[in-house]
Amino acid sequence: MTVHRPHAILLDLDGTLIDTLDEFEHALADMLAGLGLPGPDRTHIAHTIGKGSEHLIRSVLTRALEQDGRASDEAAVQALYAPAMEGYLRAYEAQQHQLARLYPGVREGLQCLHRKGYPMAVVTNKPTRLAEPLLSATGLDAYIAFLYGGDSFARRKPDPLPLRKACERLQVAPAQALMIGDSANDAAAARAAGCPVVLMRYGFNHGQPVEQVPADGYFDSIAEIATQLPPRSA
Ligand SMILES: O=C(O)COP(=O)(O)O
Ligand SMILES: [Mg+2]
Repeated sequence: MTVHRPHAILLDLDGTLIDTLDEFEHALADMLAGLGLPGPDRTHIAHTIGKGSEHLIRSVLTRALEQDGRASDEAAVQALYAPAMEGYLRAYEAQQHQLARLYPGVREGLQCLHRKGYPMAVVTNKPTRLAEPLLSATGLDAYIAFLYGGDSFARRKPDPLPLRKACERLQVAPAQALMIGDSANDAAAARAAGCPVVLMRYGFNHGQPVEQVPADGYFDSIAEIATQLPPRSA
């Protein structure tokens, strides 16, 4: 790996640690049914995950209104936005994460990094109220010092602010942290923060091949990254 000896690790959530496509699909289907709109498209969801819930809800509403032959301009979407977001959050929370699946190598990888002494934080665009219970339900919270969600600060990824805040709290300079993500959004945030970044090949990346995104490395498993890193030096 081209990234040597980080002092801390920042982790993306959806598409990096956890395959949440099923739970996104289920919650969105529930939300759309509640509004009397046609169901979501799985591929469209997979390509839209990663930019936060506001973006996802607006994009899914636009598509559903179009499919229903209704006006789908900004005003039409805005008129449904508040009840849609409320229905979505309620449906997402009600699932209690039974549909969430860890990607292979995630648990072992985080265990290994933890054993090697790396402090770790999750920096996701998912709302904190959905992200924190997801981390606990999967047991990954045991390895994570804290989580910042898409609503933790005034700006979210691709803005560097959440990564900078996480580095501050971990007491490392951004250049000494390693961001592990799955998307161009993660890479852009990391680059702007001055933080090395590696990307997982199995994630969502807005539907694009991840190796087209400039990064310091591409991996198939977090366990593989963990094996390659030496024990954290003081
Ligand atoms: O868009 C989301 O809700 C999740 O995005 P993440 O990839 O930053 O976890
Ligand atoms: Mg992601």
